[in-house]
Amino acid sequence: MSALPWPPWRDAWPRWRDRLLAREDVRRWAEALPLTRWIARRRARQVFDLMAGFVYSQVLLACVRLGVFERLLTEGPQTSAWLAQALNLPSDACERLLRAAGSLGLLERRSGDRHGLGPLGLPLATDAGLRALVLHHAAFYRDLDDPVALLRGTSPPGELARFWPYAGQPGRDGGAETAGAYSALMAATQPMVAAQVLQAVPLGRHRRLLDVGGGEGAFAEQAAAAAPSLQVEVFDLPDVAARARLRLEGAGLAGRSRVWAGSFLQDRLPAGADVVTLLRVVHDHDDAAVATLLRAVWQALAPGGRLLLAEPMAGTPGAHAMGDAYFGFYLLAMGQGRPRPVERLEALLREAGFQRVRRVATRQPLLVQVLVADKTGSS
Ligand SMILES: CC(C)=CCC/C(C)=C/CC/C(C)=C/C=C/C(C)=C/C=C/C=C(C)/C=C/C=C(C)/C=C/C=C(C)/C=C/CC(C)(C)O
Ligand SMILES: C[S@@+](CC[C@H](N)C(=O)[O-])C[C@H]1O[C@@H](n2cnc3c(N)ncnc32)[C@H](O)[C@@H]1O
Repeated sequence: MSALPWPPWRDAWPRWRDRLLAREDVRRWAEALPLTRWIARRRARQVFDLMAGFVYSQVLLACVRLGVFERLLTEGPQTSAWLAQALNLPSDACERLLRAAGSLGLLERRSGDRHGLGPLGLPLATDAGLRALVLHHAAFYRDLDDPVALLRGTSPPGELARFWPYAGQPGRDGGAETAGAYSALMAATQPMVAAQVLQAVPLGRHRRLLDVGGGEGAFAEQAAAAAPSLQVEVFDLPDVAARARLRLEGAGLAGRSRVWAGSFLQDRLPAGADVVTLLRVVHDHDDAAVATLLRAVWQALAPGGRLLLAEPMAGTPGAHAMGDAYFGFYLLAMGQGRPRPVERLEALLREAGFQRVRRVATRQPLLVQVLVADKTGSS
C-alpha cells in the first residue's frame, strides 16, 4: 500500500504552533495558565527523561548486577541496613540506590521502613531474560559513546559487531565461544517471545516445524512441549546447531527433533516442513539477504504450508521508540539490518512468492509482532 501524498495544509497547524511556542513570553503564559500548565510540566518532564535516560539505565544496571530484585523476591521486603549488608554496600550508598530505584518504580517503600519490589521491579525479578538484556546493554552503550560517528560510519566496528559475527561476515558464527555467548542470550530471552508466539498461533494442527535461524533450540523445545505430536527441526550456523543438538537431546527430544547446520544465504533449507518459523531473524539482515532467505523458505515449505515471521517491528502502535530508536540504533551498532514496519515485511513476503499474508495480534506487541504467510502453490 503506497502512502498518500502529504497535503501542504497539514503542515499549517504545526508550523503555527512551533512559531508560537518558540516565543519566550508564550511559553511563560503556557506555564502559568491552569489549562496549559499540566502540558508544560509534562513536556519538561519528558525532555528531562530523555536527557536522564542513561542515568536511569545505570540505576537499573546497578540493581541487576547486585541481584537486588531476586533477593527481594525470595527474601521479601527488607530494611536498608539488611540490604546494605547483603549487597556489601556502605549504608549511605545503599540508601541512595534504594531511593533512586524507588523513584523509578523499581522498588517501593513498605511498612517498617522496608523496601520491596515496585511495579517495574517485579518483571525484572521474575524474568532472567530481562536481567540478561540489562547486563548485555553495557556493551551496547559503549558502542553508542559517539552516536554521530556511528551514524556517519566513521567509528570502527564495536562490541556488538564482535558479539554478532554474522553481521558483517555473512554465514559466520565466530566459533564455539562467540556463538555460545550470543546463543545463550537469545535462549535466555526466548521464553518471553515464545509465549507470545505460541499464544497467538497455536501449532497443534501442524506435523513438522522447521525453525530457521532457530538458535540453540529454545523455541523448538517450547513448541514441542506445546504441541505434543509436532516434529521439530532447527536450522542454524554450525556452532549454534551443535548447541541445539545438545539442548534438544538433553530435553528428551532426540526422537522428535532434527538439527541442520548451514547458512540460509548459501545452502538449501531442508524441504518438507508444513510450518517454518523465523523468530528475530529477518531484522538482522539487509533487504537483499532477506529476499534470499524468504525465497529459500518458500522453496523449502511443503505446498499448503505456512511461514510464521515474528519479531519486534517498526511503527508498532504504542511502542514506536522500541522499533525506530532502540532497534534502529542497536542494529546500526551491530553493523547490518533494520527494524521494518509490518507493511514492508508484507511486501517482502509477497515478492518471495507467499500468497496470503496476514497479521496476528500478540498480547505484548512491544516484544514481538507476528505475520503468517501461506504457500498455496507447489514448489
Ligand atoms: C492484581 C492487581 C491488583 C493489579 C493488576 C495490575 C496489572 C494488570 C498489572 C500488569 C502486570 C503485568 C502483567 C506486567 C507485565 C510486564 C511485562 C510483560 C513487562 C515486559 C517488559 C519487557 C521488556 C522491557 C522487553 C525488553 C526487550 C528488549 C530490550 C529486547 C532486546 C532484544 C535484543 C537486544 C535482541 C537482539 C537480537 C538481534 C541481534 C536484534 O536479532
Ligand atoms: C537474533 S538470533 C535469533 C535466534 C532465535 N530465533 C531466537 O529468537 O532466539 C539470529 C539467529 O540467526 C542465525 N543466523 C544468522 N545468519 C545465519 C545464516 N546465514 N544461516 C543460518 N543461520 C543464521 C544466528 O546464528 C542466530 O542463531
